[in-house]
Amino acid sequence: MKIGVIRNPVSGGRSGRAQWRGINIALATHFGEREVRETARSGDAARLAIELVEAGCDLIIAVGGDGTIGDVVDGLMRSARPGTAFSFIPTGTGCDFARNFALPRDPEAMVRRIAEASVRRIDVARLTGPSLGGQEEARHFANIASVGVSGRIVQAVNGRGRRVASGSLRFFLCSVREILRYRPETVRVTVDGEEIFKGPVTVAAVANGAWFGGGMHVVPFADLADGLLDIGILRGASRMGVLGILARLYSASHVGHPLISFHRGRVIEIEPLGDRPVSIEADGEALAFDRLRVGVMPSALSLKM
Ligand SMILES: Nc1ncnc2c1ncn2[C@@H]1O[C@H](COP(=O)(O)OP(=O)(O)OP(=O)(O)O)[C@@H](O)[C@H]1O
Repeated sequence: MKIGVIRNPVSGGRSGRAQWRGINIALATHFGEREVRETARSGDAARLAIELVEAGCDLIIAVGGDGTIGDVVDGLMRSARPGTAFSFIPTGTGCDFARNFALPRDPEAMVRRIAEASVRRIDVARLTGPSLGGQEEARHFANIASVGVSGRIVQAVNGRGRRVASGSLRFFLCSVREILRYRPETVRVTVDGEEIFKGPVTVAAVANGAWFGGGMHVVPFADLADGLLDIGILRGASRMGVLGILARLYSASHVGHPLISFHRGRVIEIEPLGDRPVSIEADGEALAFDRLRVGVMPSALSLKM
């Protein structure tokens, strides 16, 4: 089996770097020869995935955070062999996609698990639409894409000050700050062509996986392999109201809150109705789309995990 490894050397900061030594040793033990490529900037991981598939790799292992995992999945879906097996080793700040799996923390146990796992199929989400530049574009993601204050939070988390706080604490502090600054955006949400909501939203999250924001169990019913997407909508609320809900997201105790609803379907569209552009993120990376139109690709990813 020919193995390709795509590593983001900056994911997870100092702790991510510290983990790499152990991961690399474990990869050598369990897989022997492998091709390791490192990303240098945004978009690299998708390009490297396409190149490694072209080079004949049968398994691509992403080592990085949610952004890197999403990028590699995007590259695989665009590649000549989208059915190429995929694994990941989470070393990121948020590691939200990894929360959908009960993964060992120890690098040796993690790599052994990948080596011994059989391949199973999970869904991939595909975002399409005009980018802010106006041209039609597509981007695949593995976990969650969202509109609203979460888009601003992602920009803040990925911005300066990573040393001041990291991991879930950083997500939490950025969330509080951005919620205090946020004015809800007016949108229309349709699920499989049917309008299910129109009005101001604080966050609308289209989910393949169930966690985002460094441990927020935001769409807890989402299932990676059900052939469907879930959406959680938090309507426009007062800043204090949103802060109260924020604390409940970690334990999923926001379910049943009168301002929150959940829906499920195959194609979900969130269209801005106001004159301000909406902030969009997917897998923890800000995206320059002017609306969110997401379709599910059932069983598209061959996950070895
Ligand atoms: N060599 C590099 N130097 C600087 N930035 C990079 C490099 N390679 C990739 N990037 C950037 O890293 C970001 C992705 O980081 P990634 O998601 O893997 O880690 P993270 O942000 O620490 O974790 P998480 O998304 O789980 O919170 C992308 O925005 C990408 O542009």
